[in-house]
Amino acid sequence: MNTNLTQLLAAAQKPERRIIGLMSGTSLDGLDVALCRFSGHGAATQVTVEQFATVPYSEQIRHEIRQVFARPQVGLQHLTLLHAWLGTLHADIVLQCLTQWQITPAEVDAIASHGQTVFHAPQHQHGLAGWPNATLQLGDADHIAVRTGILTLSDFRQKHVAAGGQGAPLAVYGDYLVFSQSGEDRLLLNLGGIANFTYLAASLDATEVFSTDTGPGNTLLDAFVRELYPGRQYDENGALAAQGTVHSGLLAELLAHPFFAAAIPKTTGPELFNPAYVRAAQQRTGTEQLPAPDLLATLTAFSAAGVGQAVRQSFGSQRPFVVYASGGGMHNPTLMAALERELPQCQFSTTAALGIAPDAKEAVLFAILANETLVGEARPIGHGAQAVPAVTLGKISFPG
Ligand SMILES: Nc1ncnc2c1ncn2[C@@H]1O[C@H](COP(=O)(O)OP(=O)(O)OP(=O)(O)O)[C@@H](O)[C@H]1O
Ligand SMILES: CC(=O)N[C@H]1[C@@H]2OC[C@@H](O2)[C@@H](O)[C@@H]1O[C@H](C)C(=O)O
Repeated sequence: MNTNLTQLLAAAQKPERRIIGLMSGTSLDGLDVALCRFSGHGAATQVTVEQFATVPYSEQIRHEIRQVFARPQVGLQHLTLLHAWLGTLHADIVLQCLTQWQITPAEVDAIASHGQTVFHAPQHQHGLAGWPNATLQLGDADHIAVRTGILTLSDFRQKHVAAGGQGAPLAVYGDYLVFSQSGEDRLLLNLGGIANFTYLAASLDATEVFSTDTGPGNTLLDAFVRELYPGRQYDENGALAAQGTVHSGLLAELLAHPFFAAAIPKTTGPELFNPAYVRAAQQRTGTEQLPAPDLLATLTAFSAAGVGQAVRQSFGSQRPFVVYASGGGMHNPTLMAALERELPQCQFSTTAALGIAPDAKEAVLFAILANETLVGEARPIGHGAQAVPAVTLGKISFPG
């Protein structure tokens, strides 16, 4: 047998394994690296985050990604080069983290690499008749496997699409396994560039579980902060938006897009929610001259309102949940206060209360998906239109 397969079997049969989860999200702030230790699989999954780091992207890295990020037309050469370049970059970041953590590659069983989403194209968003759901993540995993010497699983979204999904959100698979708790109706709310939540039923009934994007999280805020306050990357602690006043007319216009009324689950990205989307709404409402803090206050309210709308659409306005937040937006108190106003029936916490650092959660998620692909099995989650494909996810790249 090929020694790669022998090693794969050995990794799958170990009682415990170490998997590094890698996530580079839509905010382009950096690569999240989570070194996780697993035992078990499925509902018996036990995961401990041994180490976590966000390795920030330099301005040059951000610049190179932005040449293609969420753009319908790009240079094909640049796209091709990025695929290899990001694979190498991510491998080097892993090696750098391992050195810092004093762990050798041989002590790691697998890497689970999400890659960099550069274009997300669910059918409802591209609207092209006869064309499928599609999504594209860059950072080729053969480069990661060869450079680190570690078995690498990657490209988790393609099989979701192949099996009938939109390629996102994938959080549902990991959230269900790790965060379900009998007796507590939970929402796992991730406030990344795009916001999404997973519903976990108090009954532990897998058929009730689903996950959906809700609209922008930080992506529009970040884009306008960069534009209006050169040198800044985001609205630190929500301080700028806190000085402004929400413009209700613009907010209503921003919320008028059919995405917000579309059936759940749904997915979106900066291909739709980008500065041009906001400018068009400003033109329609005659708010082009809105002072910067008011615009940021309105965009903060917009992100919160998207979450509120999706929760009400799913459950009405009365049902109390414990909301466990994660993602960079949870560090924005203005956004969190707006969310609490949107969901007054809910109690707010973070995934830290569940043993997973909120900034690490998405990277851990991909490690969980890899663990399932190595040792778990496909299982049905959700029902009817909310069912997610019953598949295990990710492609396998061997180091040799
Ligand atoms: N102290 C803070 N105050 C306000 N916002 C913050 C703070 N810290 C982080 N953020 C926000 O969080 C963002 C990064 O979030 P995160 O890393 O969860 O995004 P991501 O993983 O790229 O997104 P996605 O989940 O959509 O892929 C920053 O760009 C910023 O908008
Ligand atoms: C296509 C893509 O990369 N989508 C991301 C993005 O970031 C948040 C939201 O949009 C979510 O749908 C998804 O990531 C998480 C990890 C998910 O799939 O659950």
